[in-house]
Amino acid sequence: MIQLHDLQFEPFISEAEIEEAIAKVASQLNADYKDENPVFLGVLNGAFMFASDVIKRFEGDCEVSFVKLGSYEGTSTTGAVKTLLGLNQQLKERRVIIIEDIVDTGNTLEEINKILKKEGVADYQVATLFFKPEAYKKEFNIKYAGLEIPNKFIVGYGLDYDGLGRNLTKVYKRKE
Ligand SMILES: O=P(O)(O)OC[C@H]1O[C@H](OP(=O)(O)OP(=O)(O)O)[C@H](O)[C@@H]1O
Ligand SMILES: Nc1nc2[nH]cnc2c(=O)[nH]1
Repeated sequence: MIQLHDLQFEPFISEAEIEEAIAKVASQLNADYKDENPVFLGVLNGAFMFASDVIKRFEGDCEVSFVKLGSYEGTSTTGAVKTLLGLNQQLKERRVIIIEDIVDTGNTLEEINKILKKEGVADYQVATLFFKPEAYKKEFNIKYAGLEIPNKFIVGYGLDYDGLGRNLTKVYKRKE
């Protein structure tokens, strides 16, 4: 059990399970994009760790870029996604892979969809380490998902509770 601010969290996903999920997504991305020179577009802050680990395993040429969006306060979404740092690279006619730590309601993705449509990208897909199918309310297909998880609040491996927990190498869930 660990404590972050006022909440307790219990172990939920081990390092080995995380490794396996990363390897699965990396092998799918290698199969689909190895000769495509894609742009990996990481969504800060949460995706920094997954982006690093999955992109390291990519075997072709690629470029890496980041945007910073935020909508979570405490343990729930505010529903309003703020763009805190926008795109700083031309993506016209490029194949883009959005790199997310987690897809939950899909609100963040919807905001990125808007950004990418304006850019005139060739196409884009999402690669996320964690996916909550019960919470996801949008149409866009999540093509690459490392692990499907229940609708619980988690921390670790990039994910925070009010700023804490991003450095944890395992994933924990809120104690009920
Ligand atoms: O599908 P959604 O309900 O939109 O949730 C997913 C988003 O929530 C988290 O970001 P957050 O807003 O907590 O910002 P952070 O990455 O800086 O922690 C996570 O990194 C995803 O980007
Ligand atoms: N830390 C954290 N951020 C999230 N953003 C969307 N879902 C989650 C979650 O379960 N945990």
